[in-house]
Amino acid sequence: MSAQLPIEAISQFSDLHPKPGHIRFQYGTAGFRTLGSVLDSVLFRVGVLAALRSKKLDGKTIGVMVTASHNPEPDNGVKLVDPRGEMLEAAWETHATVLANASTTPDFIEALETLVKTAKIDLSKPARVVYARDTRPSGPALVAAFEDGLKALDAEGRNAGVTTTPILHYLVRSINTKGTKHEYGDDSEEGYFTKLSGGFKKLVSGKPSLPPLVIDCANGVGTDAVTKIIGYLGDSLKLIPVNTATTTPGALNNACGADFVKTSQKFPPSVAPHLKAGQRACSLDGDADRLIYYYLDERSQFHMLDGDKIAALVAAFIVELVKAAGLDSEIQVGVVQTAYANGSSTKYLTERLPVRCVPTGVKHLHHAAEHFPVGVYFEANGHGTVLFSPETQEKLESHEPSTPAQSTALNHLLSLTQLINQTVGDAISDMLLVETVLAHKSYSGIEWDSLYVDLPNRLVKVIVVDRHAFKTEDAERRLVSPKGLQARIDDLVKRYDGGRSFVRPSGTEDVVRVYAEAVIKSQADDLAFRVAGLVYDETGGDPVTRPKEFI
Ligand SMILES: CC(=O)N[C@H]1[C@@H](OP(=O)(O)O)O[C@H](CO)[C@@H](O)[C@@H]1O
Ligand SMILES: [Mg+2]
Repeated sequence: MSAQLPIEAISQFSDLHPKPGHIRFQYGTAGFRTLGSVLDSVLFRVGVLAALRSKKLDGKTIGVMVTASHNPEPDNGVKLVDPRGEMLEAAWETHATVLANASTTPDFIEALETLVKTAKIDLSKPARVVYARDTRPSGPALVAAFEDGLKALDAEGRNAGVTTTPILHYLVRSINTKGTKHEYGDDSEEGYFTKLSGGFKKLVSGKPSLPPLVIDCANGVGTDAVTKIIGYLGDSLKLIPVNTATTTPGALNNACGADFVKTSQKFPPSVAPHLKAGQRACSLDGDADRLIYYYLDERSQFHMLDGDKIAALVAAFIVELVKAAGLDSEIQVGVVQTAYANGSSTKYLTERLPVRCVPTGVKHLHHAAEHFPVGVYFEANGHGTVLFSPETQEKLESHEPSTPAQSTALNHLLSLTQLINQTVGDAISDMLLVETVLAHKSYSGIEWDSLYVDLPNRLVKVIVVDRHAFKTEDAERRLVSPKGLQARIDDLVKRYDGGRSFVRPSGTEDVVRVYAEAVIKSQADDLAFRVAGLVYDETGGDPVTRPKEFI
């Protein structure tokens, strides 16, 4: 390892991007995420880190996405994508946090030297990075700071411009598999749209077309992708985009988008003019990796079809296709959920196929799903995808069907592997997947919704003195500390028909989350506020500031 860090270039650039003294940055579940106005130094340092990560992996291309997803417009963030299009390896999350928190340029350089030594990075290797941003106003300046990081290490950068998080993941995997037998797709936006829409068109060919779908773009970067895919879909699916104001200040995720629908359990007011009885609609989040569906029934009642409902719809469909293709003894379909999955969805799925529960956060779901020949994973909030293992992919490609019906099912499965963005949850790909199943089953929102009936539930945030005092086990479903608290929760839960409740510290906010469900809505609320009150009182909450709704 002869090459050295270009200390002088790094110092000069680093001095242009000083760290704000008072802030401690943390690379969390969603990368670095906070107010866009304080992220300049972080972006510069992430540029340097991405270059080093690429060198460590022999010059493979690393991805960097500048986004704060469903957060309010003034926020921004950044996350790294590993060569197969997956989230950054956990050990490097720690390196990222260390580098972001070095107080001065000399401290930063010292931290870099330590990293190069401990991670055994060969600095003579090339560095390649592809990057993109969403539509936030703070994006361009942050990208410029990031580019200074690439320049400091003389890394090769490819600017993918303003695009969705899933497209960036797609590009990373396509670039790194180019020319190999596992080539993921052409490494361009056009390649992405052609691949997805091509799979979709084959799947719905000959099926009666569905009524148009209203699609809420959250006034974010999904707008651009939706506009483009409309051109590729032709007559195969009619989309009605709403909330497409990407340049209106303050509009991003404001009273719209997937997170708004999921957390407030109502449709965005801006969608109302398009929603007549029976009309189905969906909402993307600000970087287009989450998707929530909904519809109005004939009495104009709102019904939400969340990530759990998507998982149930899609998993059952794939199981049927695998069976119809004559592959059910060889290819097992499994589902991965978190504790936030509605109890009714877990029951519905467990009666039909293997289901695993893992801790919150897409990377846990993704890794668990990789253990199934076909792994379906969705968070209740609408973030998820389907993974086909390399062995499954090969089986599908080499299987000799014995009947025309088997051949049709096999072709459908192969088209699904095209339509589904397997690198990460992708709202546009997931939307096409849902539409495929609805078309095959001739389902409207009503039939889909009736697969199972959601248990009423309630999510409550509790501000506590120290959320790090909360430790969990059993995929976050039980508390091991503070001592004795779980037994008290168990006692409360026993009193409610169909009661379930769990408590865990958030990984993205300084709060503890309480989830509760029960057979009746008022009981779910009651249980949630009782558990919240218990958590607050037992962990030193100030009686003066105790929220009024806690029981
Ligand atoms: C209850 C809930 O929705 N939690 C979200 C939220 O995590 P918390 O650790 O609960 O703050 O943000 C994560 C990242 O976006 C997402 O993966 C997760 O599902
Ligand atoms: Mg998102």
